[in-house]
Amino acid sequence: MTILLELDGLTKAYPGVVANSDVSFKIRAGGVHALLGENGAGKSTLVKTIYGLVKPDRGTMTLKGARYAPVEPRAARASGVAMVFQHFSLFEALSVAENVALGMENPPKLRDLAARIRDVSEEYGLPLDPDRRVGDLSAGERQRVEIIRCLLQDPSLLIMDEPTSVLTPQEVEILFATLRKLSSEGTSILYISHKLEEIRALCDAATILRGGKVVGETDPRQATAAELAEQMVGTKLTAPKAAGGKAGETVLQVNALSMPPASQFGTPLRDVNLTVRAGEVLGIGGVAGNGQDELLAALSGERLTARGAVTLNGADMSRLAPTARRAAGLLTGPEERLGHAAVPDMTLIENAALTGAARKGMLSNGFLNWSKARIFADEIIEKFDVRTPSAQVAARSLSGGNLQKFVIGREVLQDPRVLVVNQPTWGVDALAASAIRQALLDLAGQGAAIVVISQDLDELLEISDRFAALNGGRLGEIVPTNTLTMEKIGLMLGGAHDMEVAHV
Ligand SMILES: Nc1ncnc2c1ncn2[C@@H]1O[C@H](COP(=O)(O)OP(=O)(O)OP(=O)(O)O)[C@@H](O)[C@H]1O
Repeated sequence: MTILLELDGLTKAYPGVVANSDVSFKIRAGGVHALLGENGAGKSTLVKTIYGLVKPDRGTMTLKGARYAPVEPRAARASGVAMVFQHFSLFEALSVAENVALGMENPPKLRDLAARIRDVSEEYGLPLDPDRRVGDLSAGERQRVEIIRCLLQDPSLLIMDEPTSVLTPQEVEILFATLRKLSSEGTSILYISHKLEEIRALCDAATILRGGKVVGETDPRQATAAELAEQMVGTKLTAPKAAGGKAGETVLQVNALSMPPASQFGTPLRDVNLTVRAGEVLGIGGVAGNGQDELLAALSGERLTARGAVTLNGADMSRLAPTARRAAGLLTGPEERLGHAAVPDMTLIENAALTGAARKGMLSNGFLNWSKARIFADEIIEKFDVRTPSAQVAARSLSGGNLQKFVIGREVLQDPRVLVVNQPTWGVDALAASAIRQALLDLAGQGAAIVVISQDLDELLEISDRFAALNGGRLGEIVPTNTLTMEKIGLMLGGAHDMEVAHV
């Protein structure tokens, strides 16, 4: 067995937390190696160390038999280490090809690069137009830019941090085919995911981290998902339970909502109609880029719509700005947690005030009461088990899953009448994901109307009372979740509106 990379005693501390503590393991050449652990276990810190973004306090790395200590990502890339991040590091105003060029030491002419991007994207089944502006791409498409950027470097180690959370099941299959192909060509993959079934299907080795330490090494193909999860978190998992209350009167109504796209490449909303009653969870599924962001923007007030298109308890919200909608009880949590849901350089206290000021009574005479903001931030941290040394830290210092818990907790704890969330458990570990789903169900149990937009079908089936698919900006038929079969969902996601499943 040839070893590509050996980690020996890697340790990294941040103020108040030891993110990696004496971490040692080996990655086989051509191996697909999983890195498992709950939110904040230290996975991202470890891969950032391997990619030259974090300098370890102690410990060494050996790559292809030689001492390896990259001082920056450029050095890591020069040694054949590439990484696809959980948060994309792309410039929105630039095209796909320009973004890829920026990551290269000696970029070829843009036209030649565009041709190479087309080739690689076709070879690996990751369709992408090199001339499109990144700002107009969906999350799934942005990830393809990152993956193709890596593949152009011909890496010997490809690190992937939560690569499938923005992908549809079909896209996941394509990605796995790509990764298997790379592995058979001798490329090693270091793979971080909270989706344990995927790990079992893809990976041939796994290292489990808890509290920054290695707590286990296992062959994931030989373990059940439940065993892996229990090793990660040290406790047993339970499925969320609905309170089982009856749905009440209609709270949120969307009437013939049509909206032109925000940009040339966005998705227009076309005649979207829906109602959500008190105590009910409506699940909206669909492939990224089919109008999810636009629907959220129309509901949050970031985009204004025609009069009467969005009503809350019969009152027209359509022309109200986000703050006024929040004050009325219509709350939203967008998909992109860094930059959209939270401001990266602001503290958690400031971020808590950002959307919580009105409903949590933090404002008086136009001034913000910071001690109330701090109390609210602390409440979110406590109730949603956000792992952080304090509320004073910048949002960007939180691990991805912990920030997600924070932004969802911030909305849930404002006692919304309507809560609309997009991808609520993106990057969240199994235990925390079930806690977030439970919190949404509890909120419904207290009489709120909930809309969950998600690409995670299992999630939608688990928590929604009714389900509809968004396709090309059109919302299909809304059906009770308990009448759904996978076959029917497949048709709905494909945009087969009001169609019966063909019986042959
Ligand atoms: N730049 C930083 N400054 C301060 N603390 C940090 C920083 N980066 C990470 N941490 C802390 O180190 C710990 C490990 O975080 P890390 O991001 O490595 O976890 P993770 O396993 O990747 O989590 P997730 O699954 O949520 O992405 C966390 O407690 C986190 O808050």
